[in-house]
Amino acid sequence: MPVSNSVDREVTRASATDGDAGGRESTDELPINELFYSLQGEGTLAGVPSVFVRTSGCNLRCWFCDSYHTSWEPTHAWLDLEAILEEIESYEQAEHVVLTGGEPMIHEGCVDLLEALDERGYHTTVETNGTISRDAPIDLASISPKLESSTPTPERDPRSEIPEESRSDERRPTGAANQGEGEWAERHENDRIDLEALTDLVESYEFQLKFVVTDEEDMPEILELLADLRDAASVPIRDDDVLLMPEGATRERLEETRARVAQLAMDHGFRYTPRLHVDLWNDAPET
Ligand SMILES: C[S@@+](CC[C@H](N)C(=O)[O-])C[C@H]1O[C@@H](n2cnc3c(N)ncnc32)[C@H](O)[C@@H]1O
Ligand SMILES: Nc1nc2[nH]cc(C(=O)O)c2c(=O)[nH]1
Ligand code: SF4
Ligand SMILES: [Mg+2]
Repeated sequence: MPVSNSVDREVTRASATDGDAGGRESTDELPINELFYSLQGEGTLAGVPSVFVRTSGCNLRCWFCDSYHTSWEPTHAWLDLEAILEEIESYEQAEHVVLTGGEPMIHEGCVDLLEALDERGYHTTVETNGTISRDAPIDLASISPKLESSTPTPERDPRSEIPEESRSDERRPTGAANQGEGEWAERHENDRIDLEALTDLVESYEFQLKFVVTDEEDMPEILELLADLRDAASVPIRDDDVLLMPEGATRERLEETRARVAQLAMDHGFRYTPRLHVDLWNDAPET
């Protein structure tokens, strides 16, 4: 269900600088960017048929975000719980639901949704940047803490993947000058790691730590964060709870990063995770 095609629902394009999804927050509605059936493409459950619920709005602004329309330019329809559940249940063969975004944990309403899914017997994965922890029935917390290399700077523009000649102002609407020119650098940099939230997540849920990696310059920060988290948490964090995922929203980009990242996983004794959906469907929406 691409919400941008729906005619009977209110579709909102929130301000590009909003940390949330546009200031209309109630717990029985969520801003939904897309809802679709696919194969889990990342992590320990890669290959498992799953319904994906993608909320809109994020408290961070990774320059490489592959879900631009939930972060830099949040777009969504407000759906109530009943409508979301009905849509999920229409995929009768699915036993797994992946709640993602944007950052799903910024929305209080995600707790009610996870409770309703739990009551219906679904396995739930939450894809989160690890800056917010909530008490909810989550079967797998798929935590992707953001490294310094995610921070948007004038040199790392979210649109850098788009060739200059085909960039349109369409993707950079009002307040456009606020995007990708480094204005988010400080806020993103300040907020991207919250050791308390990370500790709470790993202590409360089955988890995987899934780092987006480009090259070996990312490794010292990963090792340092792991040491801090191992000190802070009362549960073990094993090397095979740690996954390195190549940065790349397209097949072309993954071609550049995947072999290097696979080698880094072998060198450090961490897992490697593919991006199966990108291999299969490139950067198509609803995949
Ligand atoms: C769009 S995010 C949404 C969930 C949450 N905000 C987060 O970042 O974990 C979903 C997953 O895609 C990853 N991701 C986003 N852009 C990526 C890229 N260009 N290459 C590789 N992984 C990416 C994130 O790290 C996260 O694991
Ligand atoms: N197929 C598929 N698998 C995924 N795993 C995590 C995703 C995400 O965007 O959170 C994702 C996604 O967008 N598509
Ligand atoms: S935290 Fe997740 S949704 Fe937010 S900008 Fe980064 S990758 Fe995108
Ligand atoms: Mg994705």
